Order: sequence, then C-alpha cells, then structure tokens
Amino acid sequence: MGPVSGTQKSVVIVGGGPGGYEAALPAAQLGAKVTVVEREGLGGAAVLTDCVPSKALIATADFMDRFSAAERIGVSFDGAPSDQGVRARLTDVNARILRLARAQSVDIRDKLLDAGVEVLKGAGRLVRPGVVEVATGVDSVESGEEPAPSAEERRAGTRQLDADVILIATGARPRVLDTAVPDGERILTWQQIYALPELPEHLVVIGSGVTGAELAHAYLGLGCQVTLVSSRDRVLPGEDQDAATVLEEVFRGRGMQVLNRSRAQGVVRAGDGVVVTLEDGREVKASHALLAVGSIPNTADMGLEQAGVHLSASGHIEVDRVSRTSVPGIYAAGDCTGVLPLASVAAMQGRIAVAHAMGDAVAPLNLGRVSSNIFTDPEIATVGVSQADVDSGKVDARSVMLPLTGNPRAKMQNTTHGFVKIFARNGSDTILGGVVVSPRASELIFPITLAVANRLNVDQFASTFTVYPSMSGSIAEAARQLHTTQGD
Ligand SMILES: Cc1cc2nc3c(=O)[nH]c(=O)nc-3n(C[C@H](O)[C@H](O)[C@H](O)COP(=O)(O)OP(=O)(O)OC[C@H]3O[C@@H](n4cnc5c(N)ncnc54)[C@H](O)[C@@H]3O)c2cc1C
Ligand SMILES: NC(=O)c1ccc[n+]([C@@H]2O[C@H](COP(=O)([O-])OP(=O)(O)OC[C@H]3O[C@@H](n4cnc5c(N)ncnc54)[C@H](O)[C@@H]3O)[C@@H](O)[C@H]2O)c1
Repeated sequence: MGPVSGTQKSVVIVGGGPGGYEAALPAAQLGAKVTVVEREGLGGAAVLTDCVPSKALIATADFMDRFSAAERIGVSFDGAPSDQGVRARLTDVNARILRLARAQSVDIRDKLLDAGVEVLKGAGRLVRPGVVEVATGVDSVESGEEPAPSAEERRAGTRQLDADVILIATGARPRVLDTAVPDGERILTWQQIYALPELPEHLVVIGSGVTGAELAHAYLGLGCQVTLVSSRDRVLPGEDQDAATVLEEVFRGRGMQVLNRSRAQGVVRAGDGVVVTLEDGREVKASHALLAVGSIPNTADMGLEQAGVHLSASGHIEVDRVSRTSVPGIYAAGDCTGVLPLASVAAMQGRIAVAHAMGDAVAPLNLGRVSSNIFTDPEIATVGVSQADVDSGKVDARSVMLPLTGNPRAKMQNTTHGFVKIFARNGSDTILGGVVVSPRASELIFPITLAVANRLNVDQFASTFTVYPSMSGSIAEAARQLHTTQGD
C-alpha cells in the first residue's frame, strides 16, 4: 500500500470478525488506508469458534440423522453401517471442523491482503479519539507496515496507529457462572467443545436459547444422551412460540430430556462426571455440562469510556442506525453493540459504518428485514415482524399458519413436523414477516425476505409460480389464504 496522501482517509478496525473484516473491504475499495487489528484470527469468533464450527457440527449430526430416518422410508443397509450402528468418531469430526474453520479464516485474510488491507496481529485499545494502540508482541505484521514501527514501539511490543475513522468490532465471549467454572474437559463453553476427545456419554446443556438448542440438537444427533436445562416455560424463549413448541416436541420425541422452568445454580466435577445443581435443589448427574447462558461484550479495558464512548449497563457500545458511537469518528459494529447478535447484522453494521464515514451512499440499518435461522431439525427461520409484535398490538397485522403435513413434497420427504406462517399488514396487505419451520428453512425464508424487503403484497406473492411439488408451494398457499376480497 502506498503512503497516505493528503486526502486519503485512514481507517483502523479493531476486531477481525464479520463486523470488522466485512467493513475493511469496502473501506479499501473506497480508497482508504485500512488496518485491521485482530488478536486471534481473521473471521473472528464467528469463523473460529462460534457460528462456523457449530454449523459444521450440526451438518455432521444431520448426516447421521439421515441413516436413522432411512428405515422409515423403506431403506435398510446390508452389512455396514447399520449392523454395526452409525457412530460419530468425534476426534475426526472435530479435526474436520477445525480444519474447515482455519481454512475459512485464511481465505478471509488472503482476501483482505489482496485488497491492500494491512492486517496487524495484536490487541487494540483506544488511547484517545483518533489513536489506537496495539499490543503486538513480535512478528505481528502480516503485510507491509507503513510507517514501520519505531525502535521504541518494537521494544514495547506496541504500535500506535493514527486514524481518521475507528471501527470497534470486538465481538463478545461466552458468559460463565461463578458457580460453574469451565475446565475445558467436563464443564465446557461452546468454544471448548471442539477439543473433546470423545463423545460425551450424557451431556447437560444449560440454557435453551439459540446456542443451547442448536448444540443440544447436534449432540443428540451425534448419539449422546442429552438433558436440556431451560429456565423458561419452553425452549427458545425469544423466538416464535409456535415454532418453539414444535421443536420441543421433536426434541422430546427423539429422547432428549427437557427440564423446563429449571435454572442451573452451579456445576461441579464429581469423579468421572459432573453434577448440575438446579435452583430448586434437584441434581442432574452427567458426564459433561455445556454452558450456553449468553454472552458478554468485549468492551472492558479498551479505553472506550475514557475516550467518551457511551456504554450501556450491560457493557455494550451504544450506536445509532449508521453505527456511530457517542464520539465523532468512532463507530462500532457487531456483538459488541448488542443490536442483534448475528453475523449478518454485524457485517451490515460494519459496511454501513464505513459507507457513512467515507461519505458514500448509506441506508440506515433496518432490523425489520433481517432474516435468521436456528439450525435444528426442523430448522426455524424468521424474518420481519414477530407474532409477539402482532399479539401486543405493536403492529396491525394478521397471520396465516399452514402446517407442512399437507404439503405433497413434505410427505414424500417424510417431513412430519413444521409449518409456514406469514404476517400481512391489515389494510395494505403488505407482507411484513414470516416464520418457516422445516428442513432447509434457512433457504425457504428467502422468498419471504424478498417480499418483506420489497414491500410485496400477498396477492403479488401468491400469484408468483412455485414448482410442483415443492415446500415453497406452502408459502405461496399461506399468502393466498391471506387474500382479502373487497369489502373484507
Ligand atoms: C454458538 C454460536 C453459533 C452462532 N451461529 C450463528 C449463525 O449460524 N448465524 C449467524 O448469523 N450468527 C451466528 N452466531 C452469532 C455470530 O457468531 C455473531 O453475531 C458474530 O460472531 C458477531 O461478529 P463480530 O464481528 O461482532 O464478533 P466476533 O465474530 O466475535 O469477532 C470479534 C473479533 O474481535 C477480536 N477482538 C476482541 N477484542 C479485541 C481487541 N481488543 N483487539 C483486537 N481484536 C479483538 C476477537 O478476537 C474476535 O476475533 C452464533 C453465535 C454463537 C455463540
Ligand atoms: N443460528 C444462529 O444464527 C445463532 C446461533 C447461536 C446464537 N445466535 C445469536 O446469539 C444470540 C444469543 O443466543 P444464546 O443462546 O447464546 O444466548 P441467550 O442469552 O439468548 O440465551 C441464554 C439462555 O440461557 C438462559 N439461562 C441463563 N442462565 C441460566 C441458568 N443458570 N440456568 C438455565 N438457563 C439459564 C437464559 O434465560 C436464556 O434463555 C441469539 O439471539 C442469536 O442472535 C445465533
């Protein structure tokens, strides 16, 4: 990269996850001198420990599920594998997952380097607005350093970077309980599970949010006995309750023990296993426990408050819809903001920050168009307004929910659980959101997302051809049922 010209802006991004690396590319494209400071590896927790590895683990579990489903559609195996039982070799499974995550991290690094972005390994903190200090250690710079670190900086193992624009995208880390300290062997966070040498015999998953539900599903599919400790009436408390009910029914049907209205008070090691104590005094004995009780933003000891950046009571960085913090020139994106902890939202916030800072055209973040998916079986995909928004009167809309049991393709594929739900605004009939509970719901949600983003009404949606037989036929059918005749 050439020297910074009088008009070339310098952008320093702290954190190389989706909130950071996805912002670096457009910043470079818009002509900025860009440095990404990352202490672990590019791709962030999303690629190295959270999103990517968990989805790869689930893909393995889903693959195994298909063997057990084979009997039900008239398929049996001569000899292996059913005679011997289908079995996951966890060390191989984990090795593949870690390889895959590392390769993706390297791809991202190469893409950034190709775009002329400087990648600096180290931990960044704000010295003051406009200056970031990086604790680098040795051999930290992966691409041409300009200017080269001073002799003093080399000695101190730090570098100071001047920046016209700073983007903080430092993500979050697993919350742990003082009474359940992870040891990486039997009491685990979701970031430690890929080092397990063998499949837990009995895994207690504590917390039934999205992380807990997905990993409970994964280990059940891999062949473990699983107990899910859920603090609320139902699993997935923050999600569509019809969808959560379906998932809990499926979990129980497959042999998972779901303990509702149960909070874990603590976990201790006991011999070759663990004992999980619930707040009401019950005890669950198991071989392993996995904590999935939420996240903590990585915002402490970074000089943020001293620089005037406002944090919320939970430690998240407060941002507006164009990712501005309370200090001009300092932006924030992703899980450290707590806006909506999804990789897709982190990336969008980062891109918006850069567009705003560089004076490019920018559309503020619109959470009403975010689609997301829970990678269980069935998957649960949602977009736009929720049933809770409608029930509370926040949004004047109506909905239709169609079970998939009537769908011909679903019958052929032996899909026994699931539904499609669509929300339409009363009066205009505009599609405002939807829920799909089915295999591959993550793919099926896209037409509804397109409708929400482009404000299509139910008639435009319903009159669009779908393939026969197809799952998407049910989505169009739900829209047809939302049709209103004049005078309705
Ligand atoms: C188990 C699990 C599964 C998930 N699955 C999905 C999914 O399927 N789809 C989805 O959209 N979302 C998923 N998410 C959420 C998604 O992972 C996060 O929303 C996403 O990682 C946020 O990206 P980020 O860039 O804000 O932070 P991160 O990905 O956490 O990256 C932040 C980076 O900043 C670095 N960093 C922190 N402090 C410093 C510092 N001082 N200096 C330098 N570097 C620093 C960290 O090392 C890290 O690499 C999942 C989350 C979990 C926990
Ligand atoms: N597929 C995906 O896109 C995906 C996957 C995982 C996470 N995420 C993102 O991360 C966000 C956070 O999800 P999460 O599940 O990690 O955290 P969460 O905060 O949503 O869920 C944690 C759950 O643990 C419960 N809990 C807390 N303490 C407990 C205790 N002592 N005993 C029993 N239960 C306890 C909480 O009540 C809560 O329901 C999601 O909303 C989503 O945005 C996305």
